[in-house]
Amino acid sequence: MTRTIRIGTRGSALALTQTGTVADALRKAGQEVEIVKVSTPGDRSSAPIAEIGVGVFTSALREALLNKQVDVAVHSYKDLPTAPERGIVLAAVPPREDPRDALIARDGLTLGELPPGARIGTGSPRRTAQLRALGLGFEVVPIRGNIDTRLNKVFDGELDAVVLARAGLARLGRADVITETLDPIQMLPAPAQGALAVECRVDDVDIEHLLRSIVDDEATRAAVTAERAMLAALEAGCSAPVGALAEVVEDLDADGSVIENVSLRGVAAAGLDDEGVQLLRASAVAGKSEAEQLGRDLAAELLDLGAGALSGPGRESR
Ligand SMILES: NCc1[nH]cc(CCC(=O)O)c1CC(=O)O
Repeated sequence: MTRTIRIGTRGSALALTQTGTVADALRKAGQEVEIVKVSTPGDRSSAPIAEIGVGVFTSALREALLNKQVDVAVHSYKDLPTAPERGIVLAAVPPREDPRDALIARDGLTLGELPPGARIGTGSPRRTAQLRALGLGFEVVPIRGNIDTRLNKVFDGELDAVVLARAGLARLGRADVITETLDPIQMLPAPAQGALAVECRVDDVDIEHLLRSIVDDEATRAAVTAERAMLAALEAGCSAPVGALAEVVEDLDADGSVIENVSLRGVAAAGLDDEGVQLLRASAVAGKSEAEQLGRDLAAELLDLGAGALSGPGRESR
């Protein structure tokens, strides 16, 4: 293709790094690429994400795509609303970074080493619920801001620790500050955490094919499809904080031949209030082509178990 591909991105250091990986892949394939910064309300406001609402970081980018200011939009996949956007197609999901959450604590401490009463910062209802469910007496302190702002609260001594996505730190070359990568048994990540979503206009088939052939990773796509389908089905039914993690695994079928399955784990809070929190968990495996149905089935199981039965704090921030 001879036209210059304009890739829209948020202007944050993390977004620019993420967009850079997609731009590099396209340049390597011989494409001319231009990076266009788009400012979003999520970047301009300092209110809690749960108040500004879902899509704060992504709707302005999608608008720029629909207005033809840009040809491609690169998002942190977990920040995208689950509802599809008319006129836009998910053209590619690049290979995922480590999806797990990370603890950054003072004095090199791990979660198990932090004392009762330790102040741990996060703005995410999902992380809050899972931290409180550990029953270790932590005080969860609501925070937001970019990654450096959050890290500085630990370095300045204002907080004992913060929990952040490992992927964001790794992409920024800051994985060295991590004191513990949290086991998904304790802390299931947000659906699609560590993955990118690369979108283009539905009618721009040249770009769609190019992105699909150059930057898409089939295993990542299958995994996040299951996670997001679970989230979407739970959103329709409740407003609980939700974590999910899927992996493509190789199994043997009845004749002993190797097949690829998707293995999905999910967690949702039954309630999160001053009384405490109860987490509901479920897991299941299905064929790779059944990823979407697997996610919906797991959501149904969590709803049966009582996900969202008590009022949750909202689902906007993951
Ligand atoms: N909600 C904020 C956000 N959106 C994407 C990332 C980076 C990690 C990723 O791509 O999943 C982060 C930071 C975080 O949760 O610590």
